[in-house]
Amino acid sequence: MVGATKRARQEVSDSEVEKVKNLEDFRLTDMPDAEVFYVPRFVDEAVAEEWYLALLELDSWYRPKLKVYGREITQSRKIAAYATEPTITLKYSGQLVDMKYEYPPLLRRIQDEVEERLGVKFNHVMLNLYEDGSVYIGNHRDNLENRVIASVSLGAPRTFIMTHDAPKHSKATSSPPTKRLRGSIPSSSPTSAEATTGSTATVHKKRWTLEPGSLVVMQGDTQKFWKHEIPKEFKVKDGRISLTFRQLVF
Ligand SMILES: O=C(O)CCC(=O)C(=O)O
Ligand SMILES: [Fe+2]
Repeated sequence: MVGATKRARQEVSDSEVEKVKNLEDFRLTDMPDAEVFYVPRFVDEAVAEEWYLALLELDSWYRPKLKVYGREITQSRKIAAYATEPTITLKYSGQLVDMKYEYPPLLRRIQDEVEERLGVKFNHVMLNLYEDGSVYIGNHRDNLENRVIASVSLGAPRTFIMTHDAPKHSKATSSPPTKRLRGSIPSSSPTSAEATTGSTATVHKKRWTLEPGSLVVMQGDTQKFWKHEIPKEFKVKDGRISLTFRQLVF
């Protein structure tokens, strides 16, 4: 029906979303003003490979057109987008996303598994395809409507960088960005905090490898205070797919 679409709200409070509560063991505790969790082996490598190859075959992949300084350019990263209700629409860089409403069976199964294991429901998934290391996503924060994002990585390992970058005038609700944290993460941790010096450090940049089969959850105020990116890595010759499950609130 024409006009029967709804747009996700940009400002969403914590009480309006279902947060992930069962990943405390995987929390990256040295990131102030963030609730970020990293599960290196959310699914095993063979399953990740099987999902990767199957999702490559989706017919919904496309390269969105973006307006940059008034010029239209085509993004190198392909995306595919699905929503659970036909009324959900979304803009991405100012352009309406080509949203599909019929989940392919495998994608529905993956979402069911993610929902079951995290104990929350999602109504949208955006897939990203990085065909090789020349394809990247620049430093950005997701819209503030994204209070819970769960992303599953498949295919080639890629570096993920998160940078503390609070918008001006915003106040941290939990710990202030200047808080000094004692110690750092254990050396066995797969992640590294770049600003770590001596026994205390202000962690403002975190860099780690997203392994195939891994899961990242960013929730709460993370988008308000941190940006994230997947930089170019020309040595990476293989492709990677990320599935970013989101809760859109209307
Ligand atoms: O590919 C990823 O893991 C990150 C994707 C991302 O940041 C996004 O879709 O907003
Ligand atoms: Fe993002």
